[in-house]
Amino acid sequence: MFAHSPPGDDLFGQPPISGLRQEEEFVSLQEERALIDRINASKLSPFRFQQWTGKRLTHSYGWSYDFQTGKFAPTDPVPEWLRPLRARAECFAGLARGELVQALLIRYDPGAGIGWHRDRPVFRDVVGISLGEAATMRFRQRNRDHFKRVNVPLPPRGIYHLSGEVRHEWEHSIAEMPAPRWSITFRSLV
Ligand SMILES: O=C(O)CCC(=O)C(=O)O
Ligand SMILES: [Fe+2]
Repeated sequence: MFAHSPPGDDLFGQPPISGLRQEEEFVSLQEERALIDRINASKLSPFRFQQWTGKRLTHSYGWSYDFQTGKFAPTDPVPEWLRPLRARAECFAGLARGELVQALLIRYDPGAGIGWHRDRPVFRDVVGISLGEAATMRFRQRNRDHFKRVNVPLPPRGIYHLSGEVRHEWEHSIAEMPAPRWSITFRSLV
């Protein structure tokens, strides 16, 4: 428990790590339901990396990064239903309209999570919206022989922005959850 920041600190006070910003209740309950339905109706496919097939299902718009081949390429444009949310996410993150060129839909079925990683270096800002089950985003940074660790709650309907230090100098992961969670992450390019 000691790795946790004091309750609310990350949401209302100084961010626990520089470059992390969050806001609660960014979307309403009704919007959350509608977004979940849209994600479920999308062409989701299991995340694959080498021999490994992840339990989480994803679909990208705008740009896609294929972890199998390392190929980064334009793909289907961000659909109409996601555009108003993207505009609000850009506003929240202090970005210009249209800067968040990638949208990644993820469904985490029970037992799914995401392992330690830093997002691909072709991307700059990462702005994520959480839907469904509450999650914990774990951050770690290697310091000589040990990791500094910080755990941050991701409440449903909240938004977070990773930029600067937390984006480039820390890794993050999400522990497996007992119930489904959906996320929409928008990214800008460097
Ligand atoms: O589900 C999330 O909020 C984060 C997903 C993530 O870290 C990623 O796709 O790189
Ligand atoms: Fe990530």
